[in-house]
Parts: sequence; structure tokens; C-alpha cells
Amino acid sequence: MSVPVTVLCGELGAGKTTLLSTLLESTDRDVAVLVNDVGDVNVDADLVEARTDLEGGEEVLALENGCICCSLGGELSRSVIRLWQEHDFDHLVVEASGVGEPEPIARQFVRGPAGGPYDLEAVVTVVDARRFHDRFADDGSDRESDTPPATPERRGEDDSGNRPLADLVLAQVEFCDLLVVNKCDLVDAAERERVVTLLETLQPRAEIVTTEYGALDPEDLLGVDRFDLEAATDAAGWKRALEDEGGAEDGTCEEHAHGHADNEHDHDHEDDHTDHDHGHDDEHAHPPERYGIVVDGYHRRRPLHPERFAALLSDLPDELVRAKGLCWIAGRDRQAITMSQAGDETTLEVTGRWIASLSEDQQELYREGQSDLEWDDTWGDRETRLALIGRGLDLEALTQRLDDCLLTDAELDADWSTFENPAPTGMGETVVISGDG
Ligand SMILES: Nc1nc2c(ncn2[C@@H]2O[C@H](COP(=O)(O)OP(=O)(O)OP(=O)(O)O)[C@@H](O)[C@H]2O)c(=O)[nH]1
Repeated sequence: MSVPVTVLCGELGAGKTTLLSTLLESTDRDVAVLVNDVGDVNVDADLVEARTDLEGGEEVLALENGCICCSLGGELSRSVIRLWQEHDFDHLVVEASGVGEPEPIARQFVRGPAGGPYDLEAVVTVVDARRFHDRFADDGSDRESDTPPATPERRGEDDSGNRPLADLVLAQVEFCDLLVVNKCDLVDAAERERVVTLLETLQPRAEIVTTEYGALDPEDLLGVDRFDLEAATDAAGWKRALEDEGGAEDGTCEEHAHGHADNEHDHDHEDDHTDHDHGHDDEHAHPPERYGIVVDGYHRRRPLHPERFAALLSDLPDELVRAKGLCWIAGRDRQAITMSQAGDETTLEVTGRWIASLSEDQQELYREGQSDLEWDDTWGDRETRLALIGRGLDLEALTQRLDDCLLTDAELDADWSTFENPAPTGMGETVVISGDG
């Protein structure tokens, strides 16, 4: 019988190790723990080990060489298989590094060799209530104001691990089954409620529990079989906002609708896998209108002027919590560019090619595979389609500002390659644009 696995995520210092220590002290199960820290010293492993009765059956294994989600897919699989061969236990918890993305880790247990001995039960993300509130739920007034770089920062494929922190925090929130809102002793009741409501909007599918010092009933963490890869992949609030806009009528994730033939996960999105048995699915399909939280989509089939768009991205309203989707930027006529905004920073990344930029034969192939794909006679599938999630956000004003970035009729007839253009060009290349502060 396969061993159930829980993947534990959350930003640095959110309270993962505290939660894990409490869990190990209170559970009757024999739990093995795989800890992954970025850096040389496995502080967490030492900590958990020191506080855990290893004689009782728990084993702590530390993965030394970096971040499991970035480069160590193979090593993660090998380590957990070795663990399974050499030890006897009835549950595995993988504590992911605070800067890791949960999705690649989860996939190791679903599609990779570790999927044999193991069965991924849940992805749990720990959120620091205080920090989350101040960063995302506080109308922007208390937002962290790191000195922004004066010019957009260009990053290549190799250092994509330098993704903005706020973006990673939200990626962890958007891909999980259970959200543990920790450090509730550091927020008041109203702040906690604001955090929970915002989390429900950002991730309508997850269960949400609130806690202090990770004091959860072990069965709340280990006892529930919630994980569904497809549902988790499509669960993010921003993806639902795009779907509500009619952007994924075929049930296909927008990110994968355009030229992602080289993406190994493409086929995971072919069916509509909305899972109505899980979490808050139905209740929050339409986000709560409490606390002024608004969700909307922006869809235009006219290219964005690169300079004006970059200027807008460096001056987005503080009330915008999350914006994500595909952009069509003039002068980048082949590149489907994903925009991802969280906190003060926006990442532009080339994540695929517009189908319209492929050869006639290839276009035909792709279009046959996506019969519902909207196709414009002139521009093909090129379009800008964004989800916008905000608190107290003036959607009309932001929509107008986005519209002001679109090429004018005169600019449409101009040579787009002459525009000053900070947008990335190569597949996987990213550009980060910071707010003006
Ligand atoms: N006030 C308060 N402090 C907490 C709570 N939970 C954890 N802490 C403290 O927050 C700090 C970080 O907690 P950890 O459990 O190490 O966080 P982590 O997520 O494992 O951190 P990394 O391993 O760096 O990613 C520690 O000093 C904890 O004692 C809580 O609910 N309230």
C-alpha cells in the first residue's frame, strides 16, 4: 500500500517548522520528514530532530543541495524512494523550502517515480497572518517599501529562482489544499478576517484554518485526503476570473493555450476538472464582496504599447493585490508573455509562442487540438487577457489606464520594432518591473 504524503509550504518564517514540531509531538502515526532548506545548513532538520523522539519512529532526512522544486526533482524522488526502502513509517511530510514552488514538488509524487510508493494526500501552505495582512490586505498603506530598482530588471532562464517573493507567496497560496493561517496572535480579529477573506478569493478551493504556533489537531493535517492535481492546478482565483471572462471556454488553462507545446504539463489541462467536493469550491466561485474585494478580467485584442505598459506596471495602484494573465505586447509578435503581479513587483515572462506566429501547418495542428480557441482573422490568437484581484480597487480607472496602453490607430500602422521595449524576448526570460514606491 502506498504511503500518504503531505507537502508543507509557506514563506520563510511563516511557521512550518513550528507546525511540524507540534505535529510530531502530538501524532500517533510514524511520520517521516523530508526537510529541504536553501543554503548549506539544514537548520530546520536540526530543529525538528532536536524536538522529536526519533526512537518513536519519526525519521528526519535533510536534502542538502538546494531547492527541491528548482533543480532537484530527481534527487527528491531518489531520496524519498530510498527513505521508503530503508525505513518503516506510515506518513511522509515534505517540508519545502520557503522559497520553493509547491507545484513541481507535488508533481514528483503524482507523475514521477515517487508516485509508485507514495500517494500525495495534501499540499498545505502556512501563511504568516501578520505579514500577509500587511503586505496584501492592508489597502497598501503599510506595504513594504523596498527601494525599487530604477530600471526593469532582466533575468535569464538560469536565475529564475529569483522570482519576486510576493509572487512566490501567492503561488504557494494558489496551489494548495489546506491553508494554515498561523501567527494569529499577532493580528486582531478584524485583520484575521480580512486575511481569511482575501485568501478565499485568491484560492477558492482550499480549506482554511487559523492557528497560533501551529497548534493544529494532527488529523486536520494528516487525516484528510484532499489532493487532486488537476483541481489544484486550476484552483487559483485569478484563473477562475479568466474563466468567468470566457477565456477558457474549452476548460483549458490560459497559460497553456498558446504555444506551450514544449511544456510537459500541457496535457494536464485538457479536461475541466473543477472538483465540487473540495473545500470552498461552490460557495466562493464568486468571490465575497466583503471588505471591498473585487475580481475582474481584462480582455483586449489590440497590442499594448511596450513603454506605456511598462510605465503602468511601475505605477500600479496599491489596492491591486494580484494581477495575472497573458499579454500581447507590440514588438513581441511571437512571444506570448505572462504577466504576474504581486505586491510591488510585476514579472513579465515569455511562456510560449502565439499560435499565429507558427507556420501554417503548425497553426492548423494547434487549432485542431483547440477547437474552441478564439481566432481573429488578422491577429489570430494574440490577445491580452488578465485577471485583476483587488481590495477597494477602482476597476474602472485601472481598466481605463490599461486601455490607454493599447496602441492607437496611428501606432497600429507604425513600425512596432521602433518602440522602446523592455519586454523579454527569449523563452523563459523574465523581466521584473518594480513599483515606484
Ligand atoms: N508570535 C508567533 N510566533 C510564531 C508562531 N509560529 C511560529 N512562530 C515563530 O516564528 C519564527 C519562525 O518559525 P518557523 O517555524 O521556524 O518558520 P518556518 O516557516 O519553518 O521558517 P523557515 O524554515 O525559515 O522557512 C520562530 O521564531 C517561531 O517561534 C505564532 O503563531 N506566533
